[in-house]
Amino acid sequence: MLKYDAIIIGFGKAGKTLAGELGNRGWKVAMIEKDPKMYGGTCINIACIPTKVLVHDGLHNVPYSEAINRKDSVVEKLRKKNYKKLADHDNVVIYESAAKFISDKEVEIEIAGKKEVLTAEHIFINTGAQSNIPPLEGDIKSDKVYTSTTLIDRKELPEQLAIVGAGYIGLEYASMYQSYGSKVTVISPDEELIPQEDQEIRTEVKKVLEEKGIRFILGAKAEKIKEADHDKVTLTLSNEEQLDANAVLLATGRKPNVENLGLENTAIKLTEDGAIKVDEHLETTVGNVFALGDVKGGMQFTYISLDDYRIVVDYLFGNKEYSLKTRKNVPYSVFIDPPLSRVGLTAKEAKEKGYEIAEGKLAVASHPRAHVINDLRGLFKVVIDKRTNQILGASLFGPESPELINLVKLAMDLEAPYTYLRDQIYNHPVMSESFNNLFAIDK
Ligand SMILES: Cc1cc2nc3c(=O)[nH]c(=O)nc-3n(C[C@H](O)[C@H](O)[C@H](O)COP(=O)(O)OP(=O)(O)OC[C@H]3O[C@@H](n4cnc5c(N)ncnc54)[C@H](O)[C@@H]3O)c2cc1C
Ligand SMILES: NC(=O)c1ccc[n+]([C@@H]2O[C@H](COP(=O)([O-])OP(=O)(O)OC[C@H]3O[C@@H](n4cnc5c(N)ncnc54)[C@H](O)[C@@H]3O)[C@@H](O)[C@H]2O)c1
Repeated sequence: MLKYDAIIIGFGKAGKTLAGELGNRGWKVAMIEKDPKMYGGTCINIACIPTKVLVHDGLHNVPYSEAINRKDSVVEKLRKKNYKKLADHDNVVIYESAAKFISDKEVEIEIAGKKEVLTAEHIFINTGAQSNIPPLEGDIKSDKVYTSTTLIDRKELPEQLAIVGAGYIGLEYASMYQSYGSKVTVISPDEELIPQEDQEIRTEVKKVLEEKGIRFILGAKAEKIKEADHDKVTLTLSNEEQLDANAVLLATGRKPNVENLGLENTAIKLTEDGAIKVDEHLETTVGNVFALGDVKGGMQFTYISLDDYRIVVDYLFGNKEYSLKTRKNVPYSVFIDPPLSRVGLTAKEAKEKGYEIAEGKLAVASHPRAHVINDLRGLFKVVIDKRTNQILGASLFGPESPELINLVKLAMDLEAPYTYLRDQIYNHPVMSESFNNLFAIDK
């Protein structure tokens, strides 16, 4: 049995950052990653980075096959860099194997056909999530059926792409593949697109995506897939419509990676959603075993995984004050064209929580920067608390919103009154100066 100070399972954002930190503090660390193509984790290999390279190149008229090649080379570079950072660390040993718990503090791995048991007082689970496969009848195993991981490895642009699911992945891929010239149809059982977003914003998003040529079939389920000919499948929907496609993307959520992890051999418990159950410091139901990132459920973002690392470091070496309970506002962006960014509450959510609110609203077209960059699409909305003057939320659908939203998040975290963003001197002509008008709210 090999003894370490810490075992980290999964080379994701939290895991790799923690491995370096613990190693720097003199801990002997075992990092276990099952897939050599995943060194550095989901984000750099199959998710955020490759998809955003493709989003970028699609908007700059790069042909699809060239963009796929560039995406591959960016990923390769980042993967090597991530691997080297830990491989060169004197206190970190990398094992290429699937990890399986055989007891609360013992993990089995297999190297070159030989089983080995590792043990440590501290174990960190950072195994991420995987695509949900919806229960479709028929030829679900067809090579024309893809997940977000496999579609971006396809070298040839699908002429017709059908996307099942209209969440973050569904919309980002719809916008991205449409920009390369695919004819895209998005199918969702929900009657409305992105129902969690502000009503006016989601109407605007749908309008802009439809104007780009994306077709939405809402309120219908994809039920059956059938191979049609050598390069096509036919999807049958619950409304009896039939749809031909060269490729079908299943984008119906991602579930925590707990399969084959041997959790049944431990006292680690799962939530009802199948995620690893943790307390506010991310400790599981076994002392000194922690779960970080997508595998512990909740919001699935790289920066949440990084922030989980901060919580654990504060718990181990700090004053234990930073936790899921003290985490502040979390912004997010959906990288459609133009992007949608959000932080905090919508007006509806704020009213439901009992706030007396006022709203600010601005069409992107009314702002000089929009004319400079020749992109007038979109709508910005903000919600404030009438009583305290604090900002409760922002929904920014328009160019440059992924950068702008962090300004609003900062003001919210600092509990600044909305007038702070309204009366700020901004440089010109930039998008953030739109806050002079967006926050000019009539109370
Ligand atoms: C298409 C797509 C686009 C996305 N875009 C964005 C974006 O733009 N911005 C953003 O913030 N987030 C984005 N996300 C979400 C983001 O990628 C994830 O939230 C994040 O990568 C999760 O990181 P993690 O630390 O939980 O673990 P991961 O990075 O998922 O790492 C888990 C690792 O554990 C390994 N592993 C699993 N089981 C075992 C085992 N038993 N033994 C050993 N190793 C194991 C896996 O191989 C993997 O390398 C996107 C996701 C997808 C799918
Ligand atoms: N820009 C970003 O930060 C970014 C980009 C992509 C993904 N992500 C992360 O990845 C996660 C997963 O993304 P996602 O889009 O797969 O999940 P999601 O939860 O955002 O959306 C899933 C969609 O699939 C639909 N759905 C569920 N079951 C279905 C079925 N059987 N048939 C048809 N539709 C069905 C749901 O109604 C929902 O609209 C997100 O939660 C997000 O955190 C982030």
